[in-house]
Amino acid sequence: MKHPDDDNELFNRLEADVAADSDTPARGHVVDLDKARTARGESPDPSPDRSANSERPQSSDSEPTESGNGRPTPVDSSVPTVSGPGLVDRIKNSKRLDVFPAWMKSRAEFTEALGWLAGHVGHTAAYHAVRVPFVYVPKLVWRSPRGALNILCRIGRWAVDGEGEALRQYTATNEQVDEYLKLSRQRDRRVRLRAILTILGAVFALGLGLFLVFGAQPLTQVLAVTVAVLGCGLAGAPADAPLATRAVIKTEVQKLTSDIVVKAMASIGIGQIASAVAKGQDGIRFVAPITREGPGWRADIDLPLGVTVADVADRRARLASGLRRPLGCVWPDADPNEHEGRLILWVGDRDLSKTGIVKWQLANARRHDIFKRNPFGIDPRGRAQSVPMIQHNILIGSLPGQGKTASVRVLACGAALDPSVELWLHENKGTGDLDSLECVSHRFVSGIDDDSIKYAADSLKLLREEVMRRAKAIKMLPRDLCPDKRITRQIADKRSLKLWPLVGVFDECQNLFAHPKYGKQAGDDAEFIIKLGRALGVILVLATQRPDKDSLPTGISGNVSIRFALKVAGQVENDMILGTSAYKNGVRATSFRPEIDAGNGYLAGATALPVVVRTAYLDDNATHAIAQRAHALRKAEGTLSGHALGEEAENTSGPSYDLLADVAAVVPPTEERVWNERIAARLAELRPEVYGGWKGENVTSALKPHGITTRGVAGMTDDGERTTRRGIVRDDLTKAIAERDENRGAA
Ligand SMILES: Nc1ncnc2c1ncn2[C@@H]1O[C@H](COP(=O)(O)OP(=O)(O)OP(=O)(O)O)[C@@H](O)[C@H]1O
Repeated sequence: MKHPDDDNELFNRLEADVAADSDTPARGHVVDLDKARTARGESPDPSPDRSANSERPQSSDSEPTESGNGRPTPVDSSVPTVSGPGLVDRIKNSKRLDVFPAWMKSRAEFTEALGWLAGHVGHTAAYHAVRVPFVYVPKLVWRSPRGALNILCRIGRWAVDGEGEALRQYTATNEQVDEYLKLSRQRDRRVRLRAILTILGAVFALGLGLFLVFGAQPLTQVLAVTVAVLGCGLAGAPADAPLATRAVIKTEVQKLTSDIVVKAMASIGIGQIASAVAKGQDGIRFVAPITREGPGWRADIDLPLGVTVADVADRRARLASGLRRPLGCVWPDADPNEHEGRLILWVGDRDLSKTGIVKWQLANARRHDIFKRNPFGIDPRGRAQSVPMIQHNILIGSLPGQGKTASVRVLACGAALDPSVELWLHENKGTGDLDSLECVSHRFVSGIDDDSIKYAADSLKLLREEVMRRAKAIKMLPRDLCPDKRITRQIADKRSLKLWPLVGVFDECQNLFAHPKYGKQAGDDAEFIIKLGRALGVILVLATQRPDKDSLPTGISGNVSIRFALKVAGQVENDMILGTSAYKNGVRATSFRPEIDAGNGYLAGATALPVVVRTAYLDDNATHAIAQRAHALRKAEGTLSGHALGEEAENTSGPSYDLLADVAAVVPPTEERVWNERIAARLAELRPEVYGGWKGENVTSALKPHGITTRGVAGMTDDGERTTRRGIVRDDLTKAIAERDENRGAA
C-alpha cells in the first residue's frame, strides 16, 4: 500500500520550503509541519506547498492582498496554531475498531459460514465416494503392473547406488581424481551393504509370498492382493495424471491491492484523480489498510476534495472495468459516519447475482414480532438487511419479473408470523402469487377483473375509515398508556382496544390506481392512509410494475418512507420509487441487469443510506409452510378473523355508508315516485366520494338486496317531456328501512 506520509517525499518538500524561505528576506519563517502534511495529503495539486511569501504567480481566481512592499500579504498565520478540536475531543471523536470481527458477532453469519464449510466438505466427500468404485479402483488396477515395474527399478537403482552416478561421472570428466576415488570407495561400501539388505528383503518377500499363497486365510490373501495391487497402482501413476480429479474448482480471485484500486480509480474519468495519477501521485488516499470483509475486499478511501461518492457510483461500470471484475462484484458505498468524500469500496469475490437463493432468516421461525425489523435479505457484503414495518409504509417497484412479488412475500410472511397482525392481502394480477397466505388473511383477493379491483378499492376505503377511527381511539387513551400518541406493542396486545397492527398489501397496485372507475378514489384513500396511518399501526405495502404518474399517484410516491427499487427502466421510474433526486445522487436501480439481477434492488429508508439488497427468496412451498405455521399460531391465540374464517367482510359489497338512509335523504316525502337516474345524480352530489359516477343502474343493483325493486315510473324530463323510466316508489323505501330497523332491534 502506498503511504501518503512518505518520509523522503516530505523531507524533499521541507527542503524546498527552506530553500524558498532562504530566497526571501522573511527569515525565520517557521514551517508548519501539520499544514505541510495536510497539504501533501489533501491537495489535489500535490506540488510542494510554497509559502505565502514565495514568488509564485497567483491563480486567476484568487484575489491577492498586497502588503506594503508590493508582495502578496500572507493570509495564513506563520505561527503554528492549534486548529480543530483539542486532544480530548479528538480522542472522543476517534473511531473504535471492532474488537471482534463481524462474523464472530453475528450468529447468522457464523452459522452461514459453518453451513457453507459443512456443505463444502460434504460435497467433496460425496464427489470422491462416487468415483472410488467406478474410476479410482479401475485406474489403480490398470496402473499396477507399471507400478510394480517402477518399484523394482527403484530398488535396483538404490541397491547399485544409482543416485551417486551423476556425481561420480562429473568428477571423472573433470579429472578430480581424489574426489572420484573417495566417491568410488563410498559407492563400494554402500553397494555391499545394500546388496545384503536387498537379498534379505527379497528372501523375506519370497517367504511372505509363499506364506500368503499356501498358508494364509483367504481373507488375508484378498487383503494382501488388494493392498499390493492398489499400492503398485499408486506407484504407477504418471506425474501428470493424478488419480483423483478436483471436486471443486477454485475461482482464483486476485487480491485487491492499493495499486489496482488507484489504477482503476484513475480510469473512471474523474479529472482530479486522473491528473494526480499522471503526475505519479495516488489521487486518492487510503484511510485504512485494505482488508477482507465478508466474501470480498474492503478499501476505505478519501476521494479528492470536491469529489463525492455519488460521482464514483455514477461510474460503477467503468470502475468494474478498471478493476477487471464483473459489475456485480463492485459496490462503491458512502460511509454514513464520515464526510461526503469518504468512499467504502467493496469488491466481492463473486457477482452478487450468483449468490444463489438467499435463505430467509425467519423461514423456520415459530413466530415474529412485527415491532422488530423484518429480515429482508443481504447486502453485497453478505450482511443481513432488514426492514422496519411499524410506523412505515413500503413501496416496491420494478420492471416485470424482477422480484417484486418475491419481496412482497417476505414482508407478508413476516407480518403473518406475528399473530396480532391483521393481514389484508390484495394481488391484482390474478396469478395467485399470494394464495398461500389466504388462510391467514382478514381480507383477501386475487384477480385483475373489475370486481377484484373494486374489492381492493373498498379495502382502501375501509382502511381510511379505520385510520379515522383509530385516530379518535388513540386520542382517548390515557397518557401513561400512550405517551407518544402512537401504537406500541403494549397497546397492540390489548385486544379490546382493537388497535393491533394492520398490514395492507397491494401487489400490482398499478391495476388499481390506473383503473378508470376506482383508481382515483383508491389513490386518494391510499395517500390519506400513508400520511396518517403510520403512527396508528396501519401499514401499506404497495408493489407496482409501472411506476409512472398515472399508475402511482404522486401523493403516494412522495410520502412513503421505505422504498425498494429492483431493475427499473429509466430515471423517472427510478425517482418515482426511490424518491426525488435519487438518480442524481447515484442511487440508480437502472444499473441492475434484466433477469440476471432479479431479486437485487436498492433499499432506501430502512438504513441511513440507500443500500443494495438481494432479497431472501421464498418459493410457493416455503410460503405455504410459513402460512400454515402462522395459521396454527393464530388459531391457538384466537386471532384468525374475516376471510380466514370464511366470513365475507360485511362492507365489501356496497358503499360503507347507509345507502337506504342516503336515498331517503335525497328523495323527499312529497316525491312519491322518482327515477333512479335522478336518485343517482342526487346521491353523487350528497357524497361524491362514495357515489361519484353512479348511474341509474347502480342504484337499481344497490337497492335490490334490500328488497326494493325498480319499476317503470312516469315523469317529466328537464326539457318538459313526459316519459316513463326506471325508478322506485318511495313507500317501498320507507318499508325497507322500517323492516331493517325492526330486524336490527330483534337481533
Ligand atoms: N430474491 C430472489 N432471489 C433469486 N431469484 C429471485 C429473487 N426474486 C425473484 N427471483 C426470480 O425472479 C423471478 C420473478 O420474480 P417475481 O415473480 O417476484 O417478479 P415480479 O417482479 O413480481 O414479476 P411480475 O411483475 O411479472 O409479477 C422468480 O421466479 C425468481 O426466479
